[in-house]
Amino acid sequence: DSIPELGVQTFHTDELRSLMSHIDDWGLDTFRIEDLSGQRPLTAITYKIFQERFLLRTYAIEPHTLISYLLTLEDHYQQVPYHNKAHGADVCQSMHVLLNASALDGVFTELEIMSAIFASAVHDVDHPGVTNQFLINTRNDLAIMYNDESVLENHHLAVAFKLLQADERNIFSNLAAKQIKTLRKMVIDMVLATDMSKHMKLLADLKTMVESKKVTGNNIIMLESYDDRIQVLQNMIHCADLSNPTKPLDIYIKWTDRIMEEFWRQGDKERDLGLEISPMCDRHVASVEKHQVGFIEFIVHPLWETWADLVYPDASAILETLEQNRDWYQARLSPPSSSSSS
Ligand SMILES: COc1ccc(-c2ccn(CCC(=O)N3CCOCC3)n2)cc1OC1CCCC1
Ligand SMILES: [Mg+2]
Ligand SMILES: [Zn+2]
Repeated sequence: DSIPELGVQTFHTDELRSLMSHIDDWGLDTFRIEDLSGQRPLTAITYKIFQERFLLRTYAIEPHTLISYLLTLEDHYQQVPYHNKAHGADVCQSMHVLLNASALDGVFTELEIMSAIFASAVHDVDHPGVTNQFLINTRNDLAIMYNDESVLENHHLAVAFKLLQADERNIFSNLAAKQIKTLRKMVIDMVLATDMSKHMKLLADLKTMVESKKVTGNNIIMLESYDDRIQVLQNMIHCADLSNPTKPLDIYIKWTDRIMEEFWRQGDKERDLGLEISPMCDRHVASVEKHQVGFIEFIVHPLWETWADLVYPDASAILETLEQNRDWYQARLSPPSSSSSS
């Protein structure tokens, strides 16, 4: 049976094709793609990126095999409010754009690029919609399996690679053994770096790299060692994972609604279990704007400001949107002024 042009069955071929022509743009509306692709945003977006980067040709990947892997991967994302297939698709497309920074032109190999796209697509597969701490506190089987260390991130990786074991889904079957070994190591290193507990170390190392940044004549970053190369890719996927506040405001607000609903459902579980309700997880004590301002101030802006330095000036517009979005949430925070402002 032949594969549809866009990889997925859709009644909106023209509109979906038109949207997908903006695959290289920051702020692509993943929600719209979810609706137009028959609820297959991850398959549609990842398939388009693999095609656009000629990865099927370079690595002799059978289109049927890629579609089969992507559809199964997508089906293994759980239907939770935030960490669902739309988030996986969003981080994958965001990573694709970040890889296109001109300061990184020709820096990464095809294999590193495919590893980064694959890592982004799989990075939250089978996410149960609760945090590592919740799984640890409730002695969940996953916490027992992974000894409380990056529990979710280890699980996402195990699921992603297990799905590859079926011949009809093994998209890397034509890679050399050494290439598979390298890809597997890089994907593991990238997905493990999406654990928030690694944030401070990642950012500190990125700052050190920026301070000692070496560039070629035309401002292209030079990365000699594996450690330097993987460090940039780890920060890149971490930026993509924390990119919601850098997107157009209407899209950012939708992601905020989703993460809050997911946090509040965890809080509901904690309340029912008689556990202390985690920070920001009590729907009866909600200060959504305050938490977003804090999230941007203490986590997102410091990270993106450093990333923007590394790839200067490629991420300057993204940083600008982030600051505008912070100001918007900030403005909704301050109590109405005493003077009659109307
Ligand atoms: C649009 O809002 C958010 C979008 C993304 C995040 C976020 C934080 C860390 N990650 C990376 C994955 C991770 O490590 N997590 C998943 C979230 O829970 C903590 C462990 N993702 C948080 C967001 O808002 C939070 C709720 C109010 C302030 C913070
Ligand atoms: Mg995650
Ligand atoms: Zn994520």
